[in-house]
Amino acid sequence: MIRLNDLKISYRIGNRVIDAVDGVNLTIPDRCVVGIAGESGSGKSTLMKAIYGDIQSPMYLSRGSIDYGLKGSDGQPVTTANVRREWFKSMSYIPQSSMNSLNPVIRIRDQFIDFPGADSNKKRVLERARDYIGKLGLPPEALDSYPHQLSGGMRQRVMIALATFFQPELIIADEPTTALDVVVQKEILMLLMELQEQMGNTILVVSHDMGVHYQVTHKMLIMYAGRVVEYGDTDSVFADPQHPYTRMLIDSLPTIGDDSMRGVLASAAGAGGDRAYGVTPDLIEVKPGHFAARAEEAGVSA
Ligand SMILES: Nc1ncnc2c1ncn2[C@@H]1O[C@H](COP(=O)(O)OP(=O)(O)OP(=O)(O)O)[C@@H](O)[C@H]1O
Repeated sequence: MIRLNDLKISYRIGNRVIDAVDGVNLTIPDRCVVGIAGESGSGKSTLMKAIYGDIQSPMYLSRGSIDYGLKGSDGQPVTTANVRREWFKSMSYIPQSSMNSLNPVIRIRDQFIDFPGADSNKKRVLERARDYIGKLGLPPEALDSYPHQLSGGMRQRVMIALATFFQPELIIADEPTTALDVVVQKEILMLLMELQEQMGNTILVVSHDMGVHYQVTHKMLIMYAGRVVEYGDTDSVFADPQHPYTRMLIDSLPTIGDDSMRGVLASAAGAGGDRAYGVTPDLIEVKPGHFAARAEEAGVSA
């Protein structure tokens, strides 16, 4: 179980401070797929990076803490201070545009060999990698290729293979299917979910596609202007959304995989400056396990 305690993450740019994530309090159960949605710039990537422990200047932790509920490879509890030691082993991160994050001048096989925490016996790593990528729908020759020789979907499968190679307990996937065509998007997400079922781990997945969230997540977390405005079981959030921004996202639900509404949603919600809704720091439990910021407190009459 991961517990976020009053988390506030900011960026310092010269004399200016941007509070990108503020007052986040929530618990993520084990073996859970949590979908994160929200307007552009609402702090989703910042929150994901903070959970991953990738807090580097100009980003900093202004307040709060994270309890990972995990034991590291040395048997000690994982904390924000030592979380980096657990990268790839206990937790891994699939960043935005990750299929372009593969080093272009290194063959895929060497990306597995050079992987932090990999076995020092290269032959053994390669045998395991060849076997593993086969299970993930990649031909064995992919291992001998350079990234540019593979399609976008294949590169994304390689990224997923790298991120899941050590069966981490937590995987953070930040828009893992952006820039892929609709059919490949669905295949990649289904692959990730199959792996989650097999490994029994927790996945946090950021996506703008509410159809995807409805299909694959157990819990939904909705962000707006740096705050979590709603968090609960996906069925409950979709059946009875409480915050007006959540309602707008659900009402605008496009056909699964259809990206055409993304820009519309972002601008309707006031991305880029104007805020359609006020934000409150506290979530209220509207029914067991379903938390939301109240609409009237958020400055909007429901
Ligand atoms: N490196 C940075 N330096 C300064 N400000 C930043 C930096 N990265 C993000 N921010 C600011 O933090 C806020 C949250 O950004 P973040 O990238 O977390 O949002 P997001 O919800 O992931 O957006 P998107 O859906 O567009 O990826 C925004 O106001 C953004 O401008």
